[in-house]
Amino acid sequence: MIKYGFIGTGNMAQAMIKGLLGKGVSANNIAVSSPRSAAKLTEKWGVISLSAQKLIDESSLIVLAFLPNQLENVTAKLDFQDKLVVSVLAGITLEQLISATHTTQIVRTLPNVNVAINQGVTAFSKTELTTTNSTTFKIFSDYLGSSVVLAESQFAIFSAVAGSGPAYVFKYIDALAQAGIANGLEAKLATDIATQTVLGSAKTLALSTQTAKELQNAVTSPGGSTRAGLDDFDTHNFDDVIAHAIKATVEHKHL
Ligand SMILES: NC(=O)C1=CN([C@@H]2O[C@H](COP(=O)(O)OP(=O)(O)OC[C@H]3O[C@@H](n4cnc5c(N)ncnc54)[C@H](O)[C@@H]3O)[C@@H](O)[C@H]2O)C=CC1
Ligand SMILES: O=C(O)[C@@H]1CCC=N1
Repeated sequence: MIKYGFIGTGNMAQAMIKGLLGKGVSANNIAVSSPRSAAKLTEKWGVISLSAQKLIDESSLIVLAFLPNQLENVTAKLDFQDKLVVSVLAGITLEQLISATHTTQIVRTLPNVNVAINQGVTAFSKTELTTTNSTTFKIFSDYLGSSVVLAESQFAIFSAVAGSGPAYVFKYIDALAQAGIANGLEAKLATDIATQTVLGSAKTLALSTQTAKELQNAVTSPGGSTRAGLDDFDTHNFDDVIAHAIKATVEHKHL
């Protein structure tokens, strides 16, 4: 049986572990290593807590899930034995990963938090993997949602749209709910309505043959209230606000 090992047990690692457990991967086949929080995950999910080196020795796929600026520090004393290494470290290239781990079997990925419910979209770029490692990675990424092969030069924009994207969607939902509250809706009801509206709209778009722009028109009755709202978005340069935030995200230097 394949064992998945996570070095680093923060938000991203926990989202991935939740996704694996949700697909029926046994907690006995998930190992975690972290100076502080690994023991808590053993308590919470029954996953196995190991030292980083023992985790590498015993795992078939090792996920690097600590912060990008910890790469050198965490890997310095570890022997990866040419095991399959999957990095989620934003901004860290395959070349940097090879140099830090001294392995040839590496996949650079950029997932998002929706992997926790097996609805993630993950970009990946890899070195030439053995057939066994290719299969192992495919099984792993399929558990987490959909995935796309991406040139490393496009990881920064992917990270902004898909990796940070959930935060921006949560921000929009919160703003929609707050506007509802400001206009008299009870707080929980406002949040529930805003959440279901975004969920339903995303599903409608995903299942539709129409574009997002065309679907906007379908909501906008002639002479109706939606036109007033959309015009106000335009007056306040809503699209520019989004484009500006994505640019700031892309231009952020992780190290
Ligand atoms: N949070 C997200 O939605 C996404 C995060 N990522 C990447 O995931 C990685 C982790 O980010 P988050 O989970 O958000 O941060 P976080 O702050 O929640 O987790 C960082 C974790 O690093 C671990 N750590 C710290 N020192 C360590 C050491 N010496 N040895 C082993 N582990 C150590 C700890 O377990 C800590 O919980 C980052 O590289 C980030 O770029 C990538 C895509 C999305
Ligand atoms: O905030 C970050 O740096 C990471 C990368 C994409 C989402 N979270």
